[in-house]
Amino acid sequence: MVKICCIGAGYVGGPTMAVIALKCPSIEVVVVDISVPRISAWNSDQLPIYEPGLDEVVKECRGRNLFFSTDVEKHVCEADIVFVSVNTPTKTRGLGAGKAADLTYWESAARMIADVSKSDKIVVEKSTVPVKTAEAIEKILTHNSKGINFQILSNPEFLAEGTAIEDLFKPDRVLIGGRETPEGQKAVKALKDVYAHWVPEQNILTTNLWSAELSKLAANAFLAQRISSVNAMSALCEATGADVSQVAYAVGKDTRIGPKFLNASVGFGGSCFQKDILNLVYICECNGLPEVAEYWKQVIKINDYQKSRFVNRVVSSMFNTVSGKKVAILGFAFKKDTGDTRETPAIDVCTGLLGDKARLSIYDPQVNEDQIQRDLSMKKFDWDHPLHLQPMSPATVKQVSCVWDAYEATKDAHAICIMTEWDEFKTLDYKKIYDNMQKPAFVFDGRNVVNAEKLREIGFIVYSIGKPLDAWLKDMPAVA
Ligand SMILES: NC(=O)C1=CN([C@@H]2O[C@H](COP(=O)(O)OP(=O)(O)OC[C@H]3O[C@@H](n4cnc5c(N)ncnc54)[C@H](O)[C@@H]3O)[C@@H](O)[C@H]2O)C=CC1
Ligand SMILES: O=C(O)[C@H]1O[C@H](OP(=O)(O)OP(=O)(O)OC[C@H]2O[C@@H](n3ccc(=O)[nH]c3=O)[C@H](O)[C@@H]2O)[C@H](O)[C@@H](O)[C@@H]1O
Repeated sequence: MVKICCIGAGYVGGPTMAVIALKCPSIEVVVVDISVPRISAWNSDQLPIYEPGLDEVVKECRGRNLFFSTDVEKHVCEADIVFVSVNTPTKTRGLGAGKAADLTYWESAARMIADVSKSDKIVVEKSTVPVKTAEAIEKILTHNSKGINFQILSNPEFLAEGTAIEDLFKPDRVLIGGRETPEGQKAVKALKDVYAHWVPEQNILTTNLWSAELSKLAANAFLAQRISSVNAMSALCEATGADVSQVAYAVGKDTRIGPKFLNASVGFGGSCFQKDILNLVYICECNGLPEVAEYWKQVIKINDYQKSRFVNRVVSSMFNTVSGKKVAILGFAFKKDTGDTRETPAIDVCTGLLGDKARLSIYDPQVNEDQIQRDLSMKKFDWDHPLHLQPMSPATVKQVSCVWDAYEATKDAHAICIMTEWDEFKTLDYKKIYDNMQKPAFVFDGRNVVNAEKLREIGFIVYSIGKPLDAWLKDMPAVA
């Protein structure tokens, strides 16, 4: 029986291994982590992450051929294939701070693999890493190998949160990069055989190591670039009276461009787009390619611009001040169907509004108050000015309350900001909400989920991203 061990029981390690276990009953899969609470949650009825369909998959194979454990060394030692799916955040200090990937967790995992291994192993990079990381990992493993043969493969993950199970069941492609030696190709085949249990062969791509590593960074950069492109257009739409949904639809009809991933929004969030682009920028700079670095940096700059443009729109529409006014924040997660708040645009928008002394009432169906308070009191890292860390004052955090109901959040509010496209926000009783709000009542829809015309009929003043402005907003001062 082939034994797989995955180091890192997070958003990627957990769902990915659960699906491998489900699709490959003949393989034993153990997911290990140093975090005791995380592993306890994976072994309980309350999984540590919210992901549609995940509960069912875990229930079907946990205890059969899927196990979660904190006994990292034992399971690594016993495995034939070791996936490494630890976090690779942006460095916050030292060389490359604010851009480069922090490989501390990866390096410590690699050293531990070298220490505890007693038999040959295939080590799979599942985390997103800088191109050429496999070379560094190879050095760590071979210098400490005691004669054991390690083959390193790059097998980046392309799942998106909220649709992880669907994406894993039917991936557009599985990418495996390996050394072009007979041993390297044998390892590639072994991993290919695992995925071949459910992924059609033509969807399993094999490349050299560096292409696989770089393709992951490239894919995220291209995806984020689409969002920044449509968001840049949304600003021009507001200025000219064009409608960004119509423009995106017309543009996306070109089969060379395609219709997906063209929804204008308050900005992209999530743990990876910004981190991976910063990483790409750093790699370009290190390789003497400042123009290429600058090109990709713009994707993040437009994203930052979109978030501050949104805050400015809210404040300027409400007589240029939100001081002391209650603003309801609907949605805090970085997208629907996840409880993940990493790099969510809601943090920047809330921080901006708090800076203007607003009182916030926040509701998200999957994010609890502790998480929101933690996110809002976190120091924000300014990647252009790494020394400018701006801590939130405890007084500011007191201006925030978190509630478990959209109606409660909006009661007596002057304005509503929709930050996440949760389905339930489309079908709220907006008449009831309007009746319980201060007047004039504003809706700032950062995800274009509400029917603006219907809300205007009720009496709301509505701002939708990239849509023709209603008369009220046109009369307000221009937004920077
Ligand atoms: N979140 C996502 O949707 C996607 C993430 N990725 C990449 O996958 C990697 C993992 O991301 P997430 O799962 O979101 O991170 P995460 O933070 O949810 O999980 C990482 C886990 O690794 C554990 N860990 C760290 N060092 C360890 C060690 N030495 N031994 C054992 N456990 C250790 C941590 O305790 C944590 O539970 C990152 O490189 C990310 O860029 C790739 C595709 C999608
Ligand atoms: O490497 C990763 O971590 C993953 O990053 C993204 O997945 P994820 O961040 O989970 O979610 P997305 O659906 O890509 O959304 C990212 C952000 O972009 C926003 N978005 C997305 C699409 C769109 O048209 N407009 C838009 O504003 C979302 O609301 C969200 O804030 C990629 O889609 C995955 O392929 C990749 O594996």
